[in-house]
Amino acid sequence: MAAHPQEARRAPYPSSQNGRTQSRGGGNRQKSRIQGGWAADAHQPRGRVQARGRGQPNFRGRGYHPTLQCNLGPDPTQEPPSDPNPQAQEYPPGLNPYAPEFKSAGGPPKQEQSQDMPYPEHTVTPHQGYFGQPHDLMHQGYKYIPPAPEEQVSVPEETKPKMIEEDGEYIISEEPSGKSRIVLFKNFLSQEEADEALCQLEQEIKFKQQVNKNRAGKDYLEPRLVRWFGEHPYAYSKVRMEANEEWPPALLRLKEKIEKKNDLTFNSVLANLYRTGKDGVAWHSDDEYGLREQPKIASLSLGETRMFEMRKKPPKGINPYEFDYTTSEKLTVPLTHGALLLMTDHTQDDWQHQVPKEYHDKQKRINLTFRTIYPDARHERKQDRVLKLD
Ligand SMILES: O=C(O)CCC(=O)C(=O)O
Ligand SMILES: [Fe+2]
Repeated sequence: MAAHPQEARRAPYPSSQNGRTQSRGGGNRQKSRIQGGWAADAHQPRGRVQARGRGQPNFRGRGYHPTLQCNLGPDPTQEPPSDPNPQAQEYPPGLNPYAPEFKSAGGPPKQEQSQDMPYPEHTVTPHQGYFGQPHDLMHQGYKYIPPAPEEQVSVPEETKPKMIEEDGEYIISEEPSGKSRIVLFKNFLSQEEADEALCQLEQEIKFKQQVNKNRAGKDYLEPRLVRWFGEHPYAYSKVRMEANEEWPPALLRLKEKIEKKNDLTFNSVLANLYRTGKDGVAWHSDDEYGLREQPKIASLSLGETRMFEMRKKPPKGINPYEFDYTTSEKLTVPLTHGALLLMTDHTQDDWQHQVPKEYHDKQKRINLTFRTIYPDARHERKQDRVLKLD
């Protein structure tokens, strides 16, 4: 797993944008096409993609425990409640108590004082009709003149994620590298199979918490536990995990089931344990050297439903560290108990993904990302190389 740009990653990008400005709010943003269902018919109900705000409380996923409810509660990312004093916007600008003509007419009508009035000495607060008017100017008797509409700064709108909740194959983009494709099988495992796999893996996998380094070189404990299984070592960011071929039987059975169903082969898996909603994984692409070009990655989820978020990378030549991702295309795939998500073609080249931490209580979740990894000479230690020469 290559780290989020703010951690560390291979970076073929120049350190500055060489005077180029990044595309914002439409412009020449790259296009994606999302196809629903297995058939070429994009109108099939399967594979429907809808634009929807993140963390909408009407999402229902399959839980791994009969009593588990996905109660997301109020969303702190939503708009704050509307202005408790809507009158403030409607205060007639002509009634500026600091304007000379208003003062000479005897000032504003007397109002009753109450605890809710933060400025008892004034019957009109600066907020009421004078927002944006500097105090000193108001005291000199200037009138408030609202800015002309064309002078208002236009802020690019944050792109809302599209939800992918239905089984199917989705071409999520067709450039710049080529097609990026994901395939979702929500009920890859039956409820019983998924329950059994979760219990077995919890007991059989010795998860560990890794120490990673941030971009400033400071150590931090990763907010999740991991374990690597594979014939080659695996390294991402500042973490190196040794080859480990002691696959628990349950893990091997799952690997074989995924391989058979999709006509694929894998030689490794990264197992992640998210203990609570406070665990997650930051933005990254699975694009390590050892995975080679256009890797096929099969991600099986067990336990609590978590949001798998994807965002389009900046166009080539733009520094990802300086890019404003608020206008990137975004997808959210709720990964439920027993769901399998395949990522193929150029998905790792053109997209990043994350599992964000959540504000709401979340039960444990195990995620298995099956991959094929090739020996990566850059990750071999000196003594490994010496041993191989013998
Ligand atoms: O937990 C997940 O769904 C994603 C894990 C992941 O991105 C990774 O292991 O590289
Ligand atoms: Fe990943």
